Amino acid sequence: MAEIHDQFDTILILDFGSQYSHLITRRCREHEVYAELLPCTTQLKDIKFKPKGIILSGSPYSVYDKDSPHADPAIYELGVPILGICYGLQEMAWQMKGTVDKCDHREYGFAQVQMTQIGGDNASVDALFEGLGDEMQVWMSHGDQLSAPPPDFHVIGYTATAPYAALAHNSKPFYGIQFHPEVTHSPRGKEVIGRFILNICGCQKHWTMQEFIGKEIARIREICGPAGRVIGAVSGGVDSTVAAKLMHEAIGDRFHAIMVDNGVLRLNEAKQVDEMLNKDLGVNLTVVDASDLFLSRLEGIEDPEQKRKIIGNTFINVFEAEAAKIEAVAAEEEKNGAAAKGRVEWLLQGTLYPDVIESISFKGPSATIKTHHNVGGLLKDMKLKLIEPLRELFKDEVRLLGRLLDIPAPLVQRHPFPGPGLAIRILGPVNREQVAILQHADSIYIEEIRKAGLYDQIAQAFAVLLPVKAVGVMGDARTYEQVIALRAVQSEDFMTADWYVFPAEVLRRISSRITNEVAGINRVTYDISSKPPATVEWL
Ligand SMILES: Nc1ncnc2c1ncn2[C@@H]1O[C@H](COP(=O)(O)OP(=O)(O)OP(=O)(O)O)[C@@H](O)[C@H]1O
Ligand SMILES: O=c1[nH]c(=O)c2[nH+]cn([C@@H]3O[C@H](COP(=O)(O)O)[C@@H](O)[C@H]3O)c2[nH]1
Ligand SMILES: NC(=O)CC[C@H](N)C(=O)O
Ligand SMILES: [Mg+2]
Repeated sequence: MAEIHDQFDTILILDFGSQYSHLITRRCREHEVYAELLPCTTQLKDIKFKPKGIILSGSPYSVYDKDSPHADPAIYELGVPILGICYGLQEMAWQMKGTVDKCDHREYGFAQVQMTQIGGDNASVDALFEGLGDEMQVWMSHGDQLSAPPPDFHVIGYTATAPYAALAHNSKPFYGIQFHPEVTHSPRGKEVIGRFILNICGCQKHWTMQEFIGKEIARIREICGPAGRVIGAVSGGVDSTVAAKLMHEAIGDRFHAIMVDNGVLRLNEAKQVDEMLNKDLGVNLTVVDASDLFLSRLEGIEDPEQKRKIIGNTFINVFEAEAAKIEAVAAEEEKNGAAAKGRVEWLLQGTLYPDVIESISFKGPSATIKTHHNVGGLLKDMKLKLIEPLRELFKDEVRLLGRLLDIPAPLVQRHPFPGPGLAIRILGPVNREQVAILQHADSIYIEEIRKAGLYDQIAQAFAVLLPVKAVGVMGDARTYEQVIALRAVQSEDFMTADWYVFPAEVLRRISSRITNEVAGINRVTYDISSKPPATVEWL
């Protein structure tokens, strides 16, 4: 079966635990070259593909510490170019008998690299820096540096305090740089990465979503065979919608989408998703109204983790029951011989690349802050095999894919919405009345954000219903009602986030509409917490 590595030239990035490792992957892909991140402990013999080049990432460790991570020395025998970045440079130097020490002048922040002219009369800079001039502003973050380069390497760049800021091997395509080309603070860093992967490794610029669609559809068809059926949970969010549309393009009605109305969706959401998927996108979708079941199980529950677990488990129950129904119909059809479509063998999951990166981190799983629920991921003992067409993609690649698949722009740009829905935005017990209040306030908030033309500048915005009451005055009478908190954040990847600064008049309009139009609310507040220390959702 065609694997992604047979179809696209691949750059292998070995992750030594830097905060920026995923950015190296991103930058390669921005050059339309497929790049994959694997833990630094990966042994070459366990990798089934041959990369066109290898990049060693930075790391919080020091190479000379006794428990620091090291690359499989076999990489230097593979015959492909290697670029070490920061710790990656130190690692390459250390493995090849150079010396690395703690330095007197730690560098955190901007630095100027001088690129050295090499080659005597026909002086020119190294291929890694070709066309970038003889000086470059870069961003550094290191406390160690090379005190002696390994034999057979020469200097191609230095700074005021780091004489070995960039090295190249005399005869092999091995390079190391002390600075971080992957961060935007190194303005020409992306070009440096381009020189390495395009000119030095010779990668073809094939990684475009246009190419990906065709190849992925062919791959899905091959996996499913002529009759296999696939089911998948869709929420109307970006990821599951794009995955569903791709499945539909590949196998048509043999893909069955299931949306669960859990009673804690946004205003009119189930209806809108139904129309969009069934009518506009032609995807075979069943909406299951399980709101009574969910709300009855949530009755009286205030604890956030308990809410999340109840919803996650109930999702599984509902989803499995629906899958069994589809399976029974398929079996019946098969028995009758009429248009036998085959058994339901596969489960679609909208896993994205950041989820994959998180799960393969060599540092082990990070602390559980919240139990994020993801329907497919919880179906452990279903006999279904997983199909994950978005597994290699970052969110903005998914959005681009969505646009190419003709999914309407407002949907593709939609803010994420968590699986446990409004249940984790109602801070007290969840019931139909509380859901209705929050749905109404949230829809006004989002409507006004759209009207003000701000929706696409904000990564995520939503309203939260607080379980406290405050005193107010309306029409000269005393009120004693609940409080709505508004949240809007800007974020790259939701690991960190900052609160969004609204123009005052937009907040004023939103506040006045919510208190006027939503019965039960007499006060609106705006959340000015960043993540960390807060999280994006309140529960
Ligand atoms: N109400 C729902 N009905 C069916 N499946 C759901 C529902 N809510 C969530 N899911 C499933 O859980 C998965 C994870 O949800 P998640 O919010 O991360 O992704 P998404 O909804 O597809 O996209 P986005 O992150 O843009 O909201 C979804 O892809 C979908 O498979
Ligand atoms: O599918 C999901 N299931 C969940 O259980 C869940 N909890 C939080 N989120 C979303 O994750 C991002 C980060 O949120 P937090 O800072 O609150 O963890 C934000 O985008 C949140 O909306 C979830 N998404
Ligand atoms: N960013 C890095 O890779 C740092 C490498 C090493 N920990 C140092 O301090 O020099
Ligand atoms: Mg969602």
